[in-house]
Amino acid sequence: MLEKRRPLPVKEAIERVMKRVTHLSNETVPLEEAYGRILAEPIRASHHVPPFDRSPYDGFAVRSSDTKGASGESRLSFRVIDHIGAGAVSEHTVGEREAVRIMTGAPMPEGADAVVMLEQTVINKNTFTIRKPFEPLENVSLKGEDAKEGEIIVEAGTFIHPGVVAVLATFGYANVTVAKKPVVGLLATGTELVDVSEPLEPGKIRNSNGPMIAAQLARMGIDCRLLGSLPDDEDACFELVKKAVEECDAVITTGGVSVGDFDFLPAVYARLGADVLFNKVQMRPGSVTTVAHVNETFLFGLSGNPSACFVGFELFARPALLALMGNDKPYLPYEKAILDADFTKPNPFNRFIRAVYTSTRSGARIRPAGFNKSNSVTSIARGNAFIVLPGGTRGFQKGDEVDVLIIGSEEGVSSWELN
Ligand SMILES: Nc1nc2c(c(=O)[nH]1)N[C@H]1C(S)=C(S)[C@@H](COP(=O)(O)OP(=O)(O)OC[C@H]3O[C@@H](n4cnc5c(N)ncnc54)[C@H](O)[C@@H]3O)O[C@H]1N2
Ligand code: MOO
Ligand SMILES: [Mg+2]
Repeated sequence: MLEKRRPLPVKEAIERVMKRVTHLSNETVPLEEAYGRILAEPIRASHHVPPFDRSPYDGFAVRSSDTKGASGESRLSFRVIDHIGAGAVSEHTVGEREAVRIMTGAPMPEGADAVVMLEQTVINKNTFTIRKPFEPLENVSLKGEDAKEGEIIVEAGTFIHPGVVAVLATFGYANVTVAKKPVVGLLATGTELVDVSEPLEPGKIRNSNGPMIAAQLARMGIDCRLLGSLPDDEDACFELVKKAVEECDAVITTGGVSVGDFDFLPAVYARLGADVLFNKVQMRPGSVTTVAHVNETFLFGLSGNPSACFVGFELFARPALLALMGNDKPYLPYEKAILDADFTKPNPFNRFIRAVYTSTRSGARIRPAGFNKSNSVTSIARGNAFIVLPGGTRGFQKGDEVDVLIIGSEEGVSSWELN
């Protein structure tokens, strides 16, 4: 008699996984390698930004008090006593009706408290005139207006995107403390599998899940150890997974998690003494997704069906692997969109339908990306999002507003508020 699997609600299944996450240790990398990593320590401003009062324009630094009364009828004249570009510091103090010709980014000279843009002047040799008065600090970029020394600019746990790289460089972080990347082993199981370069034979198919998962990992900045593919052989699977568990923070397998006579992953988990967090989820596709945990290592048993495999990775492996690195936004970002197709047949399970998300002038729309079955590979290629249809007794009609998960973004969100 087959063991009856108890399908867990998706939310609970994700929670079970996330509860097992412990942070990996940190390492230091040169700034050039920091993009895509997770910041392990907050970035604190090591100085004010800007570090000095500076000119935001190419023009002339003057004393605002000297500009009082300037008008079109009564232009006021200034004498240029120095000329500086960004990087230079004037040694002059600006006196009455004097000016320093100054370029964008150069520090304000002593005495001056306003900048006249080049376009606001009429220049004549070493002098220029203006036709309007300037307020104190007009056109001055103030020391510390962007960041104050000591302020935390970016919190630990943040994905290092190009803007974060800019801040790291600003504050002199030539080396950056980041979370170590998880070591992830990847194994495809299935006697039917042949490699991408091999010809098809009767009963065989090419292993698409392996390369797909490797690419899903690469998109998250995580490399994987390719453990190749194995036939449906319990002992061979057990030996390989056992070895991988010792070396990896997570082992991802595809296939062999259902109830078939050649689905050996459940037996492998049992022989490993792994704690199976769940082996059935209230979702389609990917209902047989299994997650287990042994000796601090995650075992993600993804379904062999390509769409189910893809969804299982994005819903469970992705947030867990990001959270292992301390990423504070491990969940796929989500949106609302108007459905462009009918799903009238109610389904007791939540559905994650591979879909095409487009934003239009009248709002976001979403349509299925094609053949909508667990075993579809083409809809994964055509889609950029999931339509999330909550399970229950109702169907969904064209025109309904639905939740959408966006796939492939650099940054996620810290939690979901989905229906
Ligand atoms: N009696 C039942 N049968 C099935 C159930 C069930 O509950 N009762 N669940 C179905 C569901 S849902 C899914 S999903 C699949 C899951 O199967 P497995 O995870 O055990 O995967 P396999 O049996 O190994 O393969 C399924 C399918 O996927 C193809 N496959 C496998 N690996 C790859 C790969 N690397 N690249 C491309 N395609 C792959 C494989 O050839 C099979 O066609 O079980 C249902 N059955
Ligand atoms: O696990 Mo299956 O993917 O529900 O289709
Ligand atoms: Mg199977």
